[in-house]
Amino acid sequence: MLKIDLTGRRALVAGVADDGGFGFAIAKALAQAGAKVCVGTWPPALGIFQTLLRRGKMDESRKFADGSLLEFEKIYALDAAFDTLESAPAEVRENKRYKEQGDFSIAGLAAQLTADFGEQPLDIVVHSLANGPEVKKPLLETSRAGYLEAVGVSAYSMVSMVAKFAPLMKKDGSFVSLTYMASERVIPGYGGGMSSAKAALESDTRVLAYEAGRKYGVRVNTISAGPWASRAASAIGIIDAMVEYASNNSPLTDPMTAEDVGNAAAFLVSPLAAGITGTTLYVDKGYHTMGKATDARYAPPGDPGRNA
Ligand SMILES: NC(=O)c1ccc[n+]([C@@H]2O[C@H](COP(=O)([O-])OP(=O)(O)OC[C@H]3O[C@@H](n4cnc5c(N)ncnc54)[C@H](O)[C@@H]3O)[C@@H](O)[C@H]2O)c1
Repeated sequence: MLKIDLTGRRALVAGVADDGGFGFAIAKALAQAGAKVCVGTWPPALGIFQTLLRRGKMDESRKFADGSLLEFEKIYALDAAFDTLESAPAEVRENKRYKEQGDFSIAGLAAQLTADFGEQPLDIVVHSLANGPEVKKPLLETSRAGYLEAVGVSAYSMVSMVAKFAPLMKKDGSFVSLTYMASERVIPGYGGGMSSAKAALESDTRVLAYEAGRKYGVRVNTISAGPWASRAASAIGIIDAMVEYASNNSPLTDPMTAEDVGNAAAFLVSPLAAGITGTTLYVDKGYHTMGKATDARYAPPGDPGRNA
């Protein structure tokens, strides 16, 4: 039988701090396919994440069909805003949530992975993180600092991760990131330069696929996911309406799940996708194909998808 088999592979999933987002769902799918999974967690969220895990608060979501639990091989502190520890300002390095965490930069994580697991410790890297401090502001009202932070944390971090992690990957290694359709269509409410960051991330996916493909033989893809009420998305303030709208207006009206995204990511990083790189893969129940809402006001009588 043809199956997704990641046995003997190690994945790093950057951007897991609870069990409600895509990072967690991807980590679970990769583990289910046999991979060992390490995660990178933002230092301000690390303490609470470890406490919730220790107290068993995530046991239900960690459970596989056979009753066993998802285990993380190692949890690392990672702030993807910083390429090296030296580039972090003193007030960050001395902050109480950071100072006990060692080198939380992208380069620091690369060094720790090598120290923990030896040369070429990785096969799979998942970038499932984003942050736009002014996401609630329209682009017209976004400050330069807010815009640059959104692009730096949400897009440049992927460039930096490919630069620092690709040399640590075995041949046939694979990167995947998470993007959103606001990169290419206007989504009012997704502001602060986050739409710009996702456009950069998708463009960089193509260029990184070429450059890192030629240099290291790795693949680089991104998944354009439909709206999902994760912690990060809930901060935008309109996520429930976006989920409902997408479900009402997509070819497939069952709401998209994080598991849909996890399964697609497991395929993309697996040998079954060996011919796929530089791609933006939509996992959105087909919403991206639509050019018109299906409310009765807009859809003609007899339209098979017409909503009441
Ligand atoms: N939820 C959606 O509707 C949706 C849709 C399409 C794409 N996405 C993308 O999916 C990815 C995962 O987001 P999610 O919605 O699952 O939410 P999430 O809250 O589970 O994940 C976001 C993670 O980013 C981490 N993070 C923020 N700043 C960081 C930094 N500087 N360094 C390291 N980590 C940092 C947060 O701690 C959090 O764990 C993001 O790239 C997001 O833009 C989300």
